[in-house]
Amino acid sequence: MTKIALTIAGSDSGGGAGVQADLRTFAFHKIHGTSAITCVTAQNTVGVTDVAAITPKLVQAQLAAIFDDMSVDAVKTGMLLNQEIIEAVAKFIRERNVHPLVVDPVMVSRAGVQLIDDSAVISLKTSLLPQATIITPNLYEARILSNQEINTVEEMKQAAVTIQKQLGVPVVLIKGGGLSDRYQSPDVWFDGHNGEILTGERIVTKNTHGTGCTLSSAIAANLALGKDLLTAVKEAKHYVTVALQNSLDIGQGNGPVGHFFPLLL
Ligand SMILES: Nc1ncnc2c1ncn2[C@@H]1O[C@H](COP(=O)(O)OP(=O)(O)O)[C@@H](O)[C@H]1O
Ligand SMILES: Cc1ncc(COP(=O)(O)O)c(N)n1
Repeated sequence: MTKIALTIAGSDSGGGAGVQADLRTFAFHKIHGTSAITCVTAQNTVGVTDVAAITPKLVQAQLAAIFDDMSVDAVKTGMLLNQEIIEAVAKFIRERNVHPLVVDPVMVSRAGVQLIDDSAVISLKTSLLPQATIITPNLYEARILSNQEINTVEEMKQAAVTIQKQLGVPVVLIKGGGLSDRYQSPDVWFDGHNGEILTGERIVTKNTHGTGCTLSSAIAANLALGKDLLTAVKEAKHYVTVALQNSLDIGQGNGPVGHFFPLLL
């Protein structure tokens, strides 16, 4: 039977991250991708030059149109931009008991660009993150969520425990793309009992745009396919590594990860 996944995220005009990366990742996994767009960014490989929010009413209407008609197997959230959109999304998720839910708490991009309003961080913490099956902060976001400095794997482990306990999220996965390790790009998993370091070879490339979006949508795709959470995460990490090996040297800044490689699934 056809599996269906949903991304609730922003549009990236350059096509490397956001909804564009998510739908491409779903397609690669042979899953029908649906989308509720939260904002439109004017963006390329160099940066974001403008952004406009979709009204919370229209975000909610997109979600209702999808859920009133289809049976959605897994959902991911990405860039939610502001407090009003986060509250609308969180309310819908609560009322419709939406799960499994992968929350990529997009606040700061890999390049250090702030992607949501300051006031939105509080809503994210209190309304949305506690409803997640798993959250996938990068190093910047994990610093904001844990109030801790994070520069090493040991500090990633401590922060994952802090975030898991304080926010009541079942599983925290802190992504290590931003570490200064030359050979490895480890992600740290903590589920309240067990901690695991998911190792992965570091791919030497400047073309890393869309890694976080691709990881969270590949996790959602694997969950839609019925895989258990840890397997879904490990396979998603492998997918991102291969996508980085096939990244595209386009544009003048950080090009996007590539999705054009032979089917391994
Ligand atoms: N150069 C790299 N080589 C291998 N894996 C990487 C590299 N950069 C990022 N990753 C992986 O990509 C995923 C996304 O991480 P990260 O880039 O830190 O997130 P974000 O895009 O949200 O800032 C993680 O699994 C991380 O380990
Ligand atoms: C619309 C949008 N959503 C998310 C990101 C983060 O991208 P990355 O996966 O590189 O952290 C982005 N740059 N733009």
